[in-house]
Amino acid sequence: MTPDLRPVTDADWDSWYSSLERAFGGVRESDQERALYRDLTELDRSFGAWDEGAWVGTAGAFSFRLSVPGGAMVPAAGVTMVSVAATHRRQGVLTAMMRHQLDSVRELGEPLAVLTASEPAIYGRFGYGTATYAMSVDVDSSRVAIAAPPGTEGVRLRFADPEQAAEACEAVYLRRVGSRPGMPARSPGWGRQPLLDPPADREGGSPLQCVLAERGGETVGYARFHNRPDWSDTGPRGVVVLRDAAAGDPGAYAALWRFLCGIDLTSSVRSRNLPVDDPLLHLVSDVRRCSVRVRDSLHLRPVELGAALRARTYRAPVDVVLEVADAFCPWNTGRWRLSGDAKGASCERTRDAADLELSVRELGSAYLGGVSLSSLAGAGRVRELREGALAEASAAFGSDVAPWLPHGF
Ligand SMILES: CC(=O)SCCNC(=O)CCNC(=O)[C@H](O)C(C)(C)COP(=O)(O)OP(=O)(O)OC[C@H]1O[C@@H](n2cnc3c(N)ncnc32)[C@H](O)[C@@H]1OP(=O)(O)O
Repeated sequence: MTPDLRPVTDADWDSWYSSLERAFGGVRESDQERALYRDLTELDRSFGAWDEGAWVGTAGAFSFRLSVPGGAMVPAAGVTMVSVAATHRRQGVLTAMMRHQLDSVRELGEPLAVLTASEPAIYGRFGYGTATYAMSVDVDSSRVAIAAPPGTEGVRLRFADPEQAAEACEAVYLRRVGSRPGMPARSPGWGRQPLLDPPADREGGSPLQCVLAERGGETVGYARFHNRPDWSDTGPRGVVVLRDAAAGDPGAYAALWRFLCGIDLTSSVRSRNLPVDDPLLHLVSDVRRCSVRVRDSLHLRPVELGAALRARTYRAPVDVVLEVADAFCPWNTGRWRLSGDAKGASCERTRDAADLELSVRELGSAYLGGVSLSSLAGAGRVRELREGALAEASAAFGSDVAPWLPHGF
């Protein structure tokens, strides 16, 4: 099938979005969610496949800037709202939409495309590699103590209305963006996403609650969560379902976790999305009682390889020739010399002999510094052609802090 791809107009948005909802099972989102995503939808980047008077495919992108190693904010297409109607699956509709979309991203000059996948097996064929991971924890707060590093004592905590506190929380978030690769600089409107509070997302708990951490009158952190009361024959065993938390310093972060783990009538705190190196792992007295699990989160594709590799810095000096395969975006295929260090980098085409052989997907995985080229080589996905080149490149691509995507899109 050669799909008829069409742009989405203002008048189309509702039917287009409804067809997306149907592909995800047909449950209509709350009015609050629909209204927010209507506002956030960039119509000029939204399109779909059309067949006999109906949408049979949808896709769109947000114009993000993403934090990369070294702290630069790099333009990235945030690929979103991808679906194909169940009646039209496995006929090449997604492939046609990905072709159209990546060509458009290239025309716009964005070096990167990123997404979160409903199923990780879908996007590798289009050159996306898993670049960040999310850690889930279920902290047994009845058995785990939280340390109090210097600065914890001076923190004052207070409940605040999530809407009224949104601006103060957003300011804390924005101050953290450049410190961790993978975080998007939220453009106007995105600060409202953490306030979405449909009952279906509360895991049986309360409406969203917000606690601010303040020091000397200044907001230095926040936690937003639901409280799910529960009782057993032996007593209360409520669950705190953490939606998000952020703090500008260790004392404020510890104060927030001490609060979360100490809420009366609860015995556990659940979070579904923390960085894999979150300081919580070192604040708890017993990490085994945190039931840690890890899953893939952000998938990244270098769209313009040279521009992408030049946009970040490298933790150690590197000078390697990469032989890159890119079947879906062949303009990246070929040999590139990457030279860089902690101050900057160049990446240009070369005819010199290659040191490493890999595909664009491995470079997508390694790009934010959270997946090492050495571990990919261990799976046979990177081939070393010059002795020592793998260790050199792998060390250079690494990041001191684990990259992390703080929220879906
Ligand atoms: C960023 C996001 O928005 S993620 C959300 C993705 N959307 C969903 O999960 C909603 C439910 N699923 C769907 O809408 C569809 O099944 C899609 C979008 C995942 C796939 O659309 P299709 O039009 O069927 O894909 P298409 O026919 O182009 O398939 C291309 C290739 O991907 C493979 N593929 C497609 N879906 C999957 C999958 N879920 N798992 C593994 N492989 C898949 C196909 O087998 C095909 O492989 P081939 O080239 O080797 O033959």
